[in-house]
Amino acid sequence: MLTRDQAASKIMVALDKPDAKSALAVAEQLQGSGCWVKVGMELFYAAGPAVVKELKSRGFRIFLDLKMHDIPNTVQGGARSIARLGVDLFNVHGAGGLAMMAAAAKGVSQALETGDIDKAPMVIAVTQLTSTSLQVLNEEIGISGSVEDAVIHYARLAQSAGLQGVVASPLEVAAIKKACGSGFVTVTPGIRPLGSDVGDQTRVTTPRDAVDLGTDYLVIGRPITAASRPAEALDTILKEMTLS
Ligand SMILES: O=c1ccn([C@@H]2O[C@H](COP(=O)(O)O)[C@@H](O)[C@H]2O)c(=O)[nH]1
Repeated sequence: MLTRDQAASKIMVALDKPDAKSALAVAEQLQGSGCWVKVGMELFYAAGPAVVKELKSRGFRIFLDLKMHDIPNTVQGGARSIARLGVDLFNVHGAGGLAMMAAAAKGVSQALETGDIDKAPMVIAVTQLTSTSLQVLNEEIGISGSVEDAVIHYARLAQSAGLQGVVASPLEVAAIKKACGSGFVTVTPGIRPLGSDVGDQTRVTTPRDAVDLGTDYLVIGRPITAASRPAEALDTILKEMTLS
């Protein structure tokens, strides 16, 4: 059973907001809870490195979710720059392939070697987006077989490239751990407390089921950030995660 502190340190709240002001207003309500925050495309493209530094100065651990997907040289440079921001975790797309993922790891090593940072951020790969259904995978993306097979394929590739983990649905965590070992980190969006709107997500579980399925980190956005009282929404989720 998890303590409240252990549960909070597994939660990454997705601050998908259009500007620094509204993101920091939510962050303020989460301050001291022990949770991480996730800065994604919407916030980073609007507010840039400054909002990352501000959140860091407020004591949050940060997942920078920009899902890089480009040629290896570009990703290596991007990873070097991201590492210098002092984030704790960032990601690339597994679909970029082995050389691209290895280039991300190399960019981080370069930032360490030049002394720009003293601790390397974790680098993980997106396997299949949690909004992707079997039908979309097979008919639109053009990958045959099950979602789990596609996820495991990218997880193994990410591990071969020297990355520390993957983004996937909690539904795939057991298979990932079986394929890549228990220490290979799983970061799982697609979290929906009972009764909350699933929206554009497809492969979802409740927070409690995600914990029981063995995930390392739960990425939760709208169920917390769209609530009228985000701190209370987080509190309810933490209670569910810690119930024996
Ligand atoms: O496969 C993925 C990868 C990333 N995400 C991101 O997680 C959050 C989820 O937010 P909710 O509001 O809880 O749906 C969002 O920032 C996504 O960009 C994902 O959902 N699935």
